[in-house]
This record gives sequence, C-alpha cells and structure tokens, in this order.
Amino acid sequence: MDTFGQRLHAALERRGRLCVGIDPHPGLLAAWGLDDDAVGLERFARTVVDALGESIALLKPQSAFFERHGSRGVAVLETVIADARAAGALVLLDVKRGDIGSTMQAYADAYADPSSPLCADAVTVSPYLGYGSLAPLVDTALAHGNGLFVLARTSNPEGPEVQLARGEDGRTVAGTILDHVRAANAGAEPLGSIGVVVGATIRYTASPEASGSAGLSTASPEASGSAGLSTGEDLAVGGPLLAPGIGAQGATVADLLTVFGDALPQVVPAVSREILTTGPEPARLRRAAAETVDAVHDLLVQRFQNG
Ligand SMILES: O=c1ccn([C@@H]2O[C@H](COP(=O)(O)O)[C@@H](O)[C@H]2O)c(=O)[nH]1
Repeated sequence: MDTFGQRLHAALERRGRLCVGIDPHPGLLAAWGLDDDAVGLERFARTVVDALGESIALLKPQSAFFERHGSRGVAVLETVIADARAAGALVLLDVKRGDIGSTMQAYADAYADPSSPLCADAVTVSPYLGYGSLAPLVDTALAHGNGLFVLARTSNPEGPEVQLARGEDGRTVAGTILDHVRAANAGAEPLGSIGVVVGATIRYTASPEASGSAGLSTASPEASGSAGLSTGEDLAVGGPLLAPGIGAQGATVADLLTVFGDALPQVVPAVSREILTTGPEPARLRRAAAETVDAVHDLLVQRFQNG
C-alpha cells in the first residue's frame, strides 16, 4: 500500500505543485450564474472537478460550503470526493477537525476509513486541543494509507495570538506542533503523510511582539538560508507544507520564497478564489491553474538553480 506522502510526492512530480480549493462561496455561485442551492452547488463543484481533476495534483473541497446546504450538500461533497479521485486527483478534505480523543475516533471513521463515503486522501485537523488528541485520526489515516494536514501557522490575522504564544521553554505553540509532526514523519520517504498548514500570508500577520519587528517579518531566504521562520519555527517536518493565502487573502506566489526559504520544495500552495473567479468556462479555469503551477515552478528554478 502506498502512503499518502508517497502518492502526493508522485502527483506533485507529475502534475506540478498546486492544490486548488473547491470553495463554492455564495458570491461565486452567483458570479457563475448559479442558484445558491444544492443544484447550483453540484453544478459548480462538477465543473471544477471536470476541468481540473485530470491535471491538478490535489483538490481541496472546503466542507463548510457543502455543509451549509444540509444533507444534500454533504451528498454533493461525497460525489466530489469520488469523482475527483476517479479523475486521478488526490483529495484533501478541508474540515479542520479537532476534539477530545474519543470523539476524534468518530471523525477518523468518517474521514480516514475507506468504508466511509466521506473518506478522502487527507483531511485538515486543528491541534489546539493538544497534538495528542489527534492520535485516533493520525492512527486511522496512516493505517489506511491516508494523511493529514495539521494547522500550525494559519493564514488569518488572528492566528499569531495563539500560535505564536510561547511556553516556559521559550518555544512557540506552532513550533511545538511542528516538532510533533516532524517526529511522526521520521523515516518516511520521500515525503511523510502528515503535513502542516503554514499560510503564505504569515509575513504580514506575525505580531510585532513575536517577530521582534514592526509586524512584518524581515526574514528572507537569502538572509536566513534555512528552512525556518523569523519567529524561530523549523519548517523541516518531513512532510508537505500546505500554503493557503495566495490571491484573495493578499499573498503572492513570490511571497512563498520569503516565507519558506529552503523549505520551498516541500510547499504545496493552496489557491481557491483566485482561480475559481476565472470560471465557469473550463478552459479559463485550466489556464488559471496552469499559470499558477508554472509560476511556482519558475520560483523553484529561480531559488535552486540560480544559487
Ligand atoms: O490557514 C488556513 C487554513 C485553511 N485555509 C483554507 O484555504 C482556503 C483559502 O481560500 P482562498 O479563496 O484561496 O483564500 C479556504 O478554504 C480556507 O478555509 C486558509 O485560508 N488558511
């Protein structure tokens, strides 16, 4: 059985480094000429999967936009997961689950056990009830060759208040989460199955106290030459680094270089609205996604072939 990390590594090599989010915002449904109901939702999601399922490495349906349509929306989500996988894409279900361990097992049954219609290749989880509380989902996912993405440094401006808080050892909460993930991925080749979420925006969202600057990180790959952040966290976790925040949230592809430095080869940028607003014409969706894949590739070449 191939692990999620192995499948993701192969898909990124074959299809390029991009995760496209399927976020059917009410405003996007309207812009696509669709009603804000389960029928409009299904048309939207099907269009994205048909346009991108055969070319993009990772598709990320955002569960909230399906759940808001009730049981019919969840039924559409089940179809999206199945159809995207049938088209050859890996599916990351963005549900950001996190609860006490016994409840976490139920989430594990729902999202990481292949007998469930909501089982995806990977899911997003929140470790803020303590990393150990994720154990049932970690164990179930790994047992079935699936994966997880653990929130570490999120892309929203409110994140630093929690994630950059420091313990008695002086380490940030996010740094401790990254340590747990690094330990869990130890020995996995070529890529571990437990990824982390680190926003492409974080140089804009770090608190002045935490970064020791006026609110903007001044770290640059040239300056740091390492896989670390200006706030001290080590990004070398042995797994993929999912980087949302490009486009609608204000970050650019070029920001990936500033934020991730030497860790850039492990980064999978996640882009939703910036690509989805080019729809519903499939060719335009494909072009927007391909341009982002090319821009990320060019950045890697610039960073690692030009020294
Ligand atoms: O830190 C995080 C974690 C997850 N997300 C999710 O990614 C997409 C971003 O959508 P855009 O339209 O590209 O802004 C969305 O589903 C978020 O829930 C994130 O943005 N930041």
